[in-house]
Amino acid sequence: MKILKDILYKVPMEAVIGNTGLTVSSIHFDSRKVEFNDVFVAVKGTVSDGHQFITTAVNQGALAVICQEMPKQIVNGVTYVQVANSQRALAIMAANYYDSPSENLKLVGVTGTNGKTTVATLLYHLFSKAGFKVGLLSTVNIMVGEKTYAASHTTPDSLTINSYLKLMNDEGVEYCFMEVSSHGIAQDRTTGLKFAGGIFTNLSHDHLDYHKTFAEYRDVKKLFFDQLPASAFALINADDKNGAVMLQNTKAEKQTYALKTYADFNAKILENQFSGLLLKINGDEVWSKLIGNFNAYNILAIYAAGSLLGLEKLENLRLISELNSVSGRFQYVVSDKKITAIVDYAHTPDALKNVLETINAIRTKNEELITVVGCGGDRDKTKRPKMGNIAAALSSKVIFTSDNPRTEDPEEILKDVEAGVDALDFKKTMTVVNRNQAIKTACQLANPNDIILIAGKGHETYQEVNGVRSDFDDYKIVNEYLSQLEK
Ligand SMILES: CC(=O)N[C@H]1[C@@H](OP(=O)(O)OP(=O)(O)OC[C@H]2O[C@@H](n3ccc(=O)[nH]c3=O)[C@H](O)[C@@H]2O)O[C@H](CO)[C@@H](O)[C@@H]1O[C@H](C)C(=O)N[C@@H](C)C(=O)N[C@H](CCC(=O)O)C(=O)O
Ligand SMILES: Nc1ncnc2c1ncn2[C@@H]1O[C@H](COP(=O)(O)OP(=O)(O)OP(=O)(O)O)[C@@H](O)[C@H]1O
Ligand SMILES: N[C@H](CCC[C@H](N)C(=O)O)C(=O)O
Ligand SMILES: [Mg+2]
Repeated sequence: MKILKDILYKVPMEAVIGNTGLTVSSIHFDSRKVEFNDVFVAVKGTVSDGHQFITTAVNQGALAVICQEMPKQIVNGVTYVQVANSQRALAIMAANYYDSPSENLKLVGVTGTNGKTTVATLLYHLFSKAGFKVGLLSTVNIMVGEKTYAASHTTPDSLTINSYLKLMNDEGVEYCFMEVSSHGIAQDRTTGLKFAGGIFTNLSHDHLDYHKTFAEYRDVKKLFFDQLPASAFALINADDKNGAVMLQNTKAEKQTYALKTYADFNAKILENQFSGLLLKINGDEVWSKLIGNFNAYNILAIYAAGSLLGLEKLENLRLISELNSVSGRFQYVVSDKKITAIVDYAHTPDALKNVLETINAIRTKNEELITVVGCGGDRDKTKRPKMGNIAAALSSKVIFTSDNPRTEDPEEILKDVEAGVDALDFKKTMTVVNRNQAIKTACQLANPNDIILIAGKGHETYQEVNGVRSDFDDYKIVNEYLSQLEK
């Protein structure tokens, strides 16, 4: 129970009808969840407009309504507050409602096209190993100390974020690492949070269905750094051509990391093998169990963040060498017949290119690389031909297959993917719509020492078709086929 006026602290209000001194129970932005004495926040969404559900919310017992346009019908006893931006108001209200939990721990946000889950999760493990109680908000899961909760989004809505941060406060969590997606920034899910630091991994093609242009996508990411306070650090990858853009207007302390250019934190790859990476970071050598050039960036980013957050240098390096790869990110198994299967969450052109180049750099010429890949439905269509092109160009054989078709026709998605394949590479490709069958085919085609890459779904344990999620786990399935076929 809270007083409405207190929940509205710092929310710029344009008009008020009724009394803000009343006591309310919970805040909701979905009318279907509203109960007696709640506050309903009407948000204009991408599919529908929450303002259409104000009457329903009031009928269900809402005591207060926050909206961008006052409804025509005003109900006696209900308080209506008009704001310029309901989503922003919701985020500020969420922080107020949960007593500003981000201020009671050190919150670090990780943004960029690829590597957010990897960097945030590695930081969670690094600080846990260093003896701290740590929180994590990621695509894969939410962690409050040792307790695991299911994640529905990469960056959840502001009410969910603040409720978990509050739980972290209650459990004595000192550091929280969270992924900050472009959708999250654009929809004000992170507004009102106090960050101690922001990390930029990289920027490449993704989500152009939602942001329309690359410049808009970039500027949304930049907004996160623009909003950091002066007390925070803004740590960016200086090798990425958009890294400097992120720092243009930030008040935070500017920090850089890079492998190719001069930066505050520098690394060099000394060895890059299937067993891991040997890196020289600011003059010191460290072995990591993580594989591939792109992981050198991720490791350097966590080393830099660890150092900026006060970890002592040698302890930082020692703990980094103990870290394991993140679930569904270059997760591999070697079968009895020496076939290697790698499951990786690469679902953008850049991630797919990186992971294929990493495998090609490590494998010898007579080993084949068989790639199983597709693209999700109801998401950016322009990445499909690019991913088709990259997969075919950088593999010995490719099996195009369904990812999460969602509400789209899987065969149509696959046509978009195939359309990007160069004529000369076409003979290397085939299409098997059913993902389970595609993985089986890859296992049947593989000879000893060959490598199978299954890309796109990583840690996911379901496949979504027409709104229904059925059990599906790439890693489990490939393990089963490899052991069956080798009997
Ligand atoms: C495109 C997108 O981001 N959509 C998010 C958005 O929903 P929306 O704008 O479509 O909402 P809507 O259906 O139009 O409804 C508008 C409002 O009316 C309300 N409503 C609706 C129906 C009703 O009966 N009553 C009612 O009150 C809704 O609760 C909502 O407040 O706001 C919702 C609440 O926060 C999110 O759950 C939803 O995420 C959807 C499920 C989604 O798939 N999002 C993906 C694209 C996403 O956010 N991905 C990023 C990761 C990207 C990356 O990896 O880089 C993420 O951070 O997870
Ligand atoms: N620093 C990096 N640069 C480029 N590619 C990377 C990097 N780190 C990881 N990848 C690739 O991108 C894939 C996704 O990595 P990760 O899950 O860490 O990214 P993400 O940013 O969290 O993705 P999402 O947008 O789905 O949340 C990995 O499986 C790997 O193929
Ligand atoms: N966070 C990403 C995940 C994509 C994963 C891929 N398996 C798919 O379903 O498209 C997105 O929402 O675009
Ligand atoms: Mg992620």
